[in-house]
Amino acid sequence: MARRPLPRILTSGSAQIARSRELARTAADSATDVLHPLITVGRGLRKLAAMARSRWAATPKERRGPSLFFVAACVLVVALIPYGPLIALITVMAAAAWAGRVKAPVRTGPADAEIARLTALYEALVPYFSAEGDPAPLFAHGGEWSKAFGSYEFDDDGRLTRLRVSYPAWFTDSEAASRERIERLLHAKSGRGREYRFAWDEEGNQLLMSVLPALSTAIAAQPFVVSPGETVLGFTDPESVQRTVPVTSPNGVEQAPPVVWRTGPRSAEPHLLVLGDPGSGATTLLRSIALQALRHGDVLIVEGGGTGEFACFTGRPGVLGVECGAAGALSGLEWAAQETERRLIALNRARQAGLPVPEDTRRPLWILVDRPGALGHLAAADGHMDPQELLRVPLRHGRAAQVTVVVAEQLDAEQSLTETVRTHTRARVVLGPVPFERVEAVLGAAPGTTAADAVPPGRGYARLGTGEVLRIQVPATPDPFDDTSAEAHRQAVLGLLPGRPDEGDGNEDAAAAAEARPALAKPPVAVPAEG
Ligand SMILES: Nc1ncnc2c1ncn2[C@@H]1O[C@H](COP(=O)(O)OP(=O)(O)OP(=O)(O)O)[C@@H](O)[C@H]1O
Repeated sequence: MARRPLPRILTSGSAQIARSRELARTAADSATDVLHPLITVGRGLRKLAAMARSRWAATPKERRGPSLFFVAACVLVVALIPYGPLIALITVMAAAAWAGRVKAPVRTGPADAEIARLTALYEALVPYFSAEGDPAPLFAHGGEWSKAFGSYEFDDDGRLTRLRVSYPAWFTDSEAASRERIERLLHAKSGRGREYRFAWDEEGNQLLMSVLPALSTAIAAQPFVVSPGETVLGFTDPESVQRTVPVTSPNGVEQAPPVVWRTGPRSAEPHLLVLGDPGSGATTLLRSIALQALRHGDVLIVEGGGTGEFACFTGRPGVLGVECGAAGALSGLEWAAQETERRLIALNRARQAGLPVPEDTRRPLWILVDRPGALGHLAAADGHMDPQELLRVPLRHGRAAQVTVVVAEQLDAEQSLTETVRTHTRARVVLGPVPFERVEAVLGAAPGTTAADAVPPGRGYARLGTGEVLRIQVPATPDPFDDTSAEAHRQAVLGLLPGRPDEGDGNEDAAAAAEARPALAKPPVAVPAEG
């Protein structure tokens, strides 16, 4: 049934009332705006008066007389000095305005949405952290989350970034499976798509979950401030390493925490293996290492991919060769093996004669081999030995002779690496979105963080010997002839390359060293693989 309209007199009357109300509200708002300073001063005067009253009440009786006398003297002085009353009036008004201002309420404790998140997280943890018969349960359905969560932080989107959880002492925190269950739950409930670190304090029965910010991709190749014998592999989290180095990035000069790899006779992990998915940045890391190595040593580059990604190094002082084919690689690596032996013999003779280390064994020699698997395949097709066999001497004995080997290979060709390469490369880097089981298999330990959903090129994990697994971002070091890379990064690489002798600014010593490598007429023939 249709509703009957109200009588005209009633509808027009209510409209009039609403209009009058609106007018009254506007007038009140305007009056409040105009009178706001007076209201503030009035409120302040009331507060000052209340303060004076309470002070007067708190003053002991015997001190009231002198106090009154002091105040009266002040009033008299003010009344007598020129403009005294006016200054006193302005001062009192200013003090009243200050005392009467409305202070913005300071929020303490979490907001409602944050409380809801913490409560949900607490409830989700109850099945894992509660047990029947526990006389004082820390976790119980409908219980107090504030007792279990010692501290917490949220980001601007209201997502948890840090949470400290206290858990019962009976929880089996030393068992990987128990920990993993809790970590998986917290990861899921706190928001996927971010990397988390879980730090278990087994003595204190506390778990600290923190969200890791993405590692900076803004750092490009540049002369890093490190000692000779140190190479920056990339940059990591500030809390994971003890030191920082100044770096220049688009944000200016900043301190960044480097992953520093030490090589040479005292290094515990003198050779490096880099594994990664295709396009993950393994070649870029080798290029970055080559640029740093050229500051103090000579470099021999063997490129199995055959894509010419090291062409910019050809003919540079200190670069002993950039070999792309199987024949060139075999001859270059055979020379490197012989050079390692020559250095070892010279070192041995010097030691026996009680002489210092000979000058011609001191300059570091770097052997960088990118994708030896592909090269081995080509060499086998031509009936030659696997070039990796020639790495045996530098890998086994290179440390004492200042010879460092770096091998980079794609993960799916990992099986093509010889046992010698696997055994003697104790510094490891894995790049790309690699499943954690593979990362653990390569590094010998799992990262203490959760996996990232998407990783930029050059992002991965590094482990030096038996050290901690570190997140790493390799500095952008593109092939300067690759037009698809950022111009600034390409120029940075060109700026770091030593000038060619024919360009007039070459380093004569290094050029002489390059000429010292005799080219082998014929590549060596196949020998039985290492058993
Ligand atoms: N650290 C980095 N910062 C910025 N860009 C990078 C980084 N590492 C690699 N890239 C870019 O990613 C692309 C692939 O890099 P790179 O050739 O080094 O990978 P790769 O693992 O050697 O792959 P492939 O074996 O297929 O050649 C290049 O365009 C390179 O410029």
